[in-house]
Amino acid sequence: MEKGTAFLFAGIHFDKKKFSTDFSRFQEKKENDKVSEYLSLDENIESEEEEEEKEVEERVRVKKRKRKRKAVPSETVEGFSVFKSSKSAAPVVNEENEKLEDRLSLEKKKFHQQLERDALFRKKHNIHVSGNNIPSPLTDFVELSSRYGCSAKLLRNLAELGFKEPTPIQRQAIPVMLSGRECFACAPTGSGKTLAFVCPILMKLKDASKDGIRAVIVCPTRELANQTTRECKKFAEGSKFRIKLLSKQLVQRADLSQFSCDILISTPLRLKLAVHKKKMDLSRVAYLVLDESDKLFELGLLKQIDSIVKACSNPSIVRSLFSATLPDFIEELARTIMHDAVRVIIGRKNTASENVKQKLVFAGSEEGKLLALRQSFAESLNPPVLIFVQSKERAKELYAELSVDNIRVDVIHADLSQAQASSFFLVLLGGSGKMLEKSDYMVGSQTMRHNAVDNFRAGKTWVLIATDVIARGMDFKAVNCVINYDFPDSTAAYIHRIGRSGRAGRTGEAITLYTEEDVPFLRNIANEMKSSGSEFPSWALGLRKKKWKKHRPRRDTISTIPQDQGEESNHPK
Ligand SMILES: Nc1ncnc2c1ncn2[C@@H]1O[C@H](COP(=O)(O)OP(=O)(O)OP(=O)(O)O)[C@@H](O)[C@H]1O
Repeated sequence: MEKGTAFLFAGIHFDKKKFSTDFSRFQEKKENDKVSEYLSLDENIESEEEEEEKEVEERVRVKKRKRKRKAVPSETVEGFSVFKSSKSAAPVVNEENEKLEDRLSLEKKKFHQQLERDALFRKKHNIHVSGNNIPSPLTDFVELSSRYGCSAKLLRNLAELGFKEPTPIQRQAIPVMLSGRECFACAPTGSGKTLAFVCPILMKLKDASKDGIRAVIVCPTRELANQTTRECKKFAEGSKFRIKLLSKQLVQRADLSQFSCDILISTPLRLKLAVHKKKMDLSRVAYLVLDESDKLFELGLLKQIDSIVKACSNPSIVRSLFSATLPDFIEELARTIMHDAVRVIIGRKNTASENVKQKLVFAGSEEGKLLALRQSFAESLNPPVLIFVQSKERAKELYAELSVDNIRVDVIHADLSQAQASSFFLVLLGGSGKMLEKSDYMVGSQTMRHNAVDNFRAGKTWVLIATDVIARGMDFKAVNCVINYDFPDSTAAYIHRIGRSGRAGRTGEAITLYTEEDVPFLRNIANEMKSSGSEFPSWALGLRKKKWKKHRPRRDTISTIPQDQGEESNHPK
């Protein structure tokens, strides 16, 4: 063991029973055919193992020789032949015992070496873990098959999606969940948490079955539930798994007591309704994931989550919590429902993505904000751009302003109805002189709130104005810039909003406009900027510490359009 890392393992004793999972991995390696591929990747480990085998054999040979030498005089002493028979049996027993001892000490040595390799590997990938008996992180996706018997289909799907290497959260959370352990995970925005929980579920479920509802993923918003369903289906492509979104239509069925599927994805409210009003049976759920768990544990959703957790009554259920932000009090709350969970943190807990270059801009007033936005769009508009405001009313106001600027802009907020979303988009495109065919944005006969999301994804919309309804989890590829037109109401909201950019290793930009009333909260944002490596205004760190409780001040109207004209405009009511 190298001197520099020896301290990591001080006081560790090998407990074969306790570490049976890891122990069996060493045993399995020789038996498993698939392993050859993995082992060939790691020649060093192989040659070490061969050497160790030789070492044991050599030790046994030396001990044998020593025993022989000792045994010779006793045989030559006359009159002691009476002990000969009992003494002649002893070396065999001793030899067996010594062999066993040597094997155990070799396994202990191997185990410590593996621990050392894991620690170095975790350090390299910024993976921090706590908990008992934590499985080794994945070195690559091939290990999913060599260590855990992953199907070739799933590996092929990952390769086809262009996933070459697991991300740090995938490296650690996947083995944790595959070992049947509960997982409490915090990793930056855009770092691949979805696959980190979907992959082990697909692998554990093995094949499709009609045996009730087998896994449940809860997401805080409909948009995110939609997206997660789509991602799950991509990962499971070519399999017979039944992956279902608990849609409005589904929940309207009279009775859901016989409903079954392999993975069910839902928002908390719908799932609670399905359980309590439509008798949906969650008693056979073997895997429960709470995505964006800190949001789900907020007061508004906590009751619903509580009743879902209770309805998932299978005693051997494995629960997992994932988010980019996990405040300490959520951890404490989570501990009350989890048993023997492994905590996996990537980088520093509750920090913004390092891939996003962050800026703070003083805009003076509401007019100043609009002016700054228009000016920046006039100088260079590098779509896709996502703009966050603090309320749906302000989203409508800003939309009305920008839609006359010949920019392809759209809006999304919690109470935008389906019909409004479509007619709104038509008017908008008419305004910009680039009318699209209705079929371009209609999804079959359904026009959904997520049209705005789909159009933004497809590049039909350049600028999307949004409330925090899409601040969490939504994966828009290559958003170049996030603009916090209204200052976020919490540090977590800031981290999630700006995390819509700089995803999957790409870089992005985030601009936060602020006015006098936001100044007391600047310190927290400057801190975030500092810890995620962006340039930050050092004076802001000197501001007084202020407890941040939902900062949503009354702001002057955005609208510069006279009231009567505004009423004529077609923005959603
Ligand atoms: N191993 C991988 N290699 C390459 N791309 C990946 C890999 N895993 C995930 N991705 C891609 O990274 C992007 C972000 O993944 P995902 O949405 O799961 O992030 P997240 O951590 O859940 O983010 P958020 O905290 O915002 O919810 C997605 O586009 C996904 O397809």
